[in-house]
Amino acid sequence: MNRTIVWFRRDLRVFDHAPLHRAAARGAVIPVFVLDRALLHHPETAVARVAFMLECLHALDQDLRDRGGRLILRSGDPVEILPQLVRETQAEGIYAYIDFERIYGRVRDARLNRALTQQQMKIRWFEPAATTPDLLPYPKYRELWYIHMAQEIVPAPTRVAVPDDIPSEVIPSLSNLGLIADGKPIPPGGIAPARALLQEFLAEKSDRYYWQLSYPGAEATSGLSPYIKFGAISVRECVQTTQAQLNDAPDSRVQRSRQQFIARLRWGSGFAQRFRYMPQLEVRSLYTVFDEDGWAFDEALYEAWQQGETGFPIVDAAARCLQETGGWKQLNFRVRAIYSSFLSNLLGMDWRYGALHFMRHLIDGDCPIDHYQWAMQAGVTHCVDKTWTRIYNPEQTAVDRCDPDGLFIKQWLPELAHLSPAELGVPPRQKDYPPPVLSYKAARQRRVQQLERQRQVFLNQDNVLPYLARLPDTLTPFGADLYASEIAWSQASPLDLFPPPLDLEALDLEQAKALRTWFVAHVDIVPRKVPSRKRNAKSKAPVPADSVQLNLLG
Ligand SMILES: Cc1cc2nc3c(=O)[nH]c(=O)nc-3n(C[C@H](O)[C@H](O)[C@H](O)COP(=O)(O)OP(=O)(O)OC[C@H]3O[C@@H](n4cnc5c(N)ncnc54)[C@H](O)[C@@H]3O)c2cc1C
Repeated sequence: MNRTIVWFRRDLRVFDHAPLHRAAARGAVIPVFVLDRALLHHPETAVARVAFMLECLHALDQDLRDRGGRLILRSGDPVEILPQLVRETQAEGIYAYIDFERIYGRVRDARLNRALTQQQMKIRWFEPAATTPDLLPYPKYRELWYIHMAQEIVPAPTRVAVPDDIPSEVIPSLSNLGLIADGKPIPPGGIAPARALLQEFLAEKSDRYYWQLSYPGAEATSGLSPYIKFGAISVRECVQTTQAQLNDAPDSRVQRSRQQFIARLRWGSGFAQRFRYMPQLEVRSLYTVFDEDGWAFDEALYEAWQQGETGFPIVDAAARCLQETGGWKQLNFRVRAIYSSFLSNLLGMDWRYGALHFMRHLIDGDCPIDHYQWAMQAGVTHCVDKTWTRIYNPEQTAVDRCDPDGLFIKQWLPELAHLSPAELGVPPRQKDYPPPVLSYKAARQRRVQQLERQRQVFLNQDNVLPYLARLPDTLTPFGADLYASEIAWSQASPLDLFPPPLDLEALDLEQAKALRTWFVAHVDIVPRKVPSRKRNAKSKAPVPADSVQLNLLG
């Protein structure tokens, strides 16, 4: 009987999983997950995210057991473990999805390819949905995304025959891994809770999502992000379930929300594709000019920002929420944006320090989304259109448009519970709350002037290629000097990547134009007028008459 190893990575599911489906159709399967020390001890590892991943591994093991199989767990360097497993099990080869979340994984997979070739062993890489090796202009990628999302979901195999004689380690606890839990509540893992969240979202939130997704107090978003990050549910399943249930809904509010939800799922895929083209985005600003001046760094202010002691209530509430919950369900896009913009724009600190802190706490921490969002909020991904300067006002504007009843702020800053929403928009002066660490107006002006000066360099250039950051010579992850981590891999040689990045030096003008569409696409962000506020009986937060997606600027 044929034997195929299926290597699970961030695709911890049995549904819509082409490598598993194909392997099961060929014969016996060895479904393996490798606990990789370099990832467990990367500077950006969040203990809570590892805890959630362990939950997902338990759920995956159960789903395999329900089909007559089980998960085989091994610990160590996949480059050694996998060839060893091929030998030990006499498997014909390995099936796995391509992954390009971060540089480490691409270095590892290039090393694995070499090791397998040297030992005459085979690996078949599967293209995940919503990604492509080809350099497409962004509008074409959008089309491709919808094509992939419409493709039939790969059914879970009815039977997964795992040979009896293959030993497995037990799924460990955090402490077995040398990690100490930091008290964040961990969501249940696997596809069943993900499907339940999706159903709850479609049934209870889809009439208000578009209008309320910026209000953390309204809890209007799906909470699916940790599940999507680990692939416990496929994005295609989220899209098709949403379309099946909402496409014919007569309510225009539901239709608007449906479009918005699907667009956001698409954004997530788009960030991953950007990283596929340019893995340097993990460690560098898109355009070199933004790093050339150097960034400010003040340890005390960084600490104040991390601990929620800036004197700006919305920022401090975000800080404490992140540390206590890991952001799941509570720290929505808008609050993340305000919190991040404060560090990089108003305090003038390198966005990488912020991205690092987020990744060390977020349960849904996903390198391409997190790092690209950080860079975007810092204004270092756009060279042409200055409306992309996102210096969020953390004062009354933020309270009015994000937390109008002050629910979120008061939840995380009980010392301010006695203040009215209008008082939360001005840095409050009271004994048990810190004074503001900066003047918003002055800090904003400084940043606007700096960005305008930096952008002069290439304001009207059609060809952005010469200005794009290249992969640095050393691939040491940012933050390795701050936190004990396993980074020996980054000192080895050669350091090639799989899948390979775009070779920027080899692009012709047409290709350069195609790449440009990923980074300078113009989006109309002029907000529509908000005539009056209506209250939605179901929710805790007010619903504006229309959406204001990017209206905290200024
Ligand atoms: C500075 C910053 C850092 C961020 N870091 C992460 C991160 O590490 N991981 C992460 O999943 N999201 C990140 N986001 C995006 C966004 O805040 C989260 O995806 C969202 O809050 C997750 O909650 P949800 O699943 O309930 O969202 P929903 O609104 O229900 O969205 C459904 C899914 O769409 C995708 N999505 C939603 N909003 C965005 C967005 N703005 N950009 C890209 N994809 C999106 C996610 O996969 C999300 O799970 C970040 C945003 C900012 C501003």
